[in-house]
Amino acid sequence: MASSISSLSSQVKPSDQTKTWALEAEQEFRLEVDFNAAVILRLVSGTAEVFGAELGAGTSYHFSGQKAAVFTWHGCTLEIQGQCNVEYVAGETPMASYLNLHTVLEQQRANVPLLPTDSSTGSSSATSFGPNVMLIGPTDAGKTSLAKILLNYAYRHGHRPLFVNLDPAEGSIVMPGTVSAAPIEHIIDPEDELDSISLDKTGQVSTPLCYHYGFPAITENPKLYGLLTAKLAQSVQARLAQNHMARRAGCIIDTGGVIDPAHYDLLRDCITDLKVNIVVVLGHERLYSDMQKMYAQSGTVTVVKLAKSGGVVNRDKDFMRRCQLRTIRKYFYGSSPQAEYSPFSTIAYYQDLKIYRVEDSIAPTSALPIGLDRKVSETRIVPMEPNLGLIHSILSVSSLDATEDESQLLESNVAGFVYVSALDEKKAKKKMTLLAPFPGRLPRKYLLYSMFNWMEM
Ligand SMILES: Nc1ncnc2c1ncn2[C@@H]1O[C@H](COP(=O)(O)OP(=O)(O)OP(=O)(O)O)[C@@H](O)[C@H]1O
Repeated sequence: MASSISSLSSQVKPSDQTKTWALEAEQEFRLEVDFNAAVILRLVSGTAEVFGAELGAGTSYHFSGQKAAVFTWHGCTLEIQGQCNVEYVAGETPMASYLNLHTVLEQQRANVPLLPTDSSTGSSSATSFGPNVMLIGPTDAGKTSLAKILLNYAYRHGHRPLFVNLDPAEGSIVMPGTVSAAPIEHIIDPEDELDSISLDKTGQVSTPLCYHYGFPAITENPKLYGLLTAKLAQSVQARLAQNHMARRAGCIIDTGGVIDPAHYDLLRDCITDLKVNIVVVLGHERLYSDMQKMYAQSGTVTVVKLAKSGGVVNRDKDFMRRCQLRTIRKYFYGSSPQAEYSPFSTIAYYQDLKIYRVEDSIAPTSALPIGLDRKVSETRIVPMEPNLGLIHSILSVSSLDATEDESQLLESNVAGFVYVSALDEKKAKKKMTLLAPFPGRLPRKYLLYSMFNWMEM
């Protein structure tokens, strides 16, 4: 097993200082903890929540490499042990407006009958669905945090909404470089990120509905991104069509900071394909105004503006990279340092694998010599010879069967991911060592290359 990917979790020492914080009603304690530091947080009295997930009295919550807020509706006392980078109490928060939004969503759910219109098939009329909410705004506007709050509040009211992640940078459900969707089957734990929703009760990963994009930014390949989000939306709609209660609970859709009007068509297509009925704009006046104009005549889409929380923190490249590495690590090792899983190692021969990558996009047509047209398609895949450069890469294992046409690769969902830990090209039969969260041979031979690799920092 590669030693470079062992656990790096930081610990709180018994000698670390403990501080007590008393919060009044509707105040929030904001904390930032470095990746190489850790704090333990305890609720001593009163009630409090972290992004909508209630804290248990006396329970120890561990935070490391996180920026978070502990909000109280009625007042509480907290105890913090360890070193925070930033810690303060804020009295001004947008939580009341976030709760109002949740109340509106609850009303929409209540308007959908508990039983499907046609109980023989389980189907119901096309208008019979709950709130499909898309959160848009610039990066670091608090979209993902609001998504967590809405999902946790819905769960606490007995609903199991679908979370749709259209932000490939974060890979918040399972892996960076993907777009994905998963139902909320448990509360998003106060100390966890959204990737915990793809973990079962024992902390082991299961792969949700997920499509391979391979890049961190939407702008890297908007055409491919549009193709994949359309495919994801189609699969989401197919699942919802079969499940009345899921349709009633609705979807919460997180997006990656699309604010450039040049990419509004991507937003518009996602809104149409995912049957979005509420667009929430966070922290961007122009985007709000443009969306309002776009949907002024729409009888189905409502655009609302909500304030960005003063607690939302800008995350630099280094912090984002570490967050991505943590998500990748969780996929292979499970969620908690206390009950850690080990990935399984498997040998695969080059001759048995087919690795593809999306064809490099080339210079825009305007930059080409006169008479030469743009020949490369951004949504075409090309075979890739395994080479030493693949080491430490994360490859998506396509669900496409070997008998199926490989042109379908990008449009097929991902069955899982493997990490390339070693390559051996000395022998006649060249081989690579792959790590996977499950034992046994690779279920499929088609692998897709992404720009993400995994080396602990
Ligand atoms: N009220 C708050 N107090 C402290 N930290 C917060 C608060 N709200 C959000 N954060 C933190 O700020 C960071 C950015 O927030 P978030 O991920 O929700 O933004 P985003 O709009 O989804 O960003 P991106 O589009 O880049 O994914 C996160 O680390 C989040 O935990």
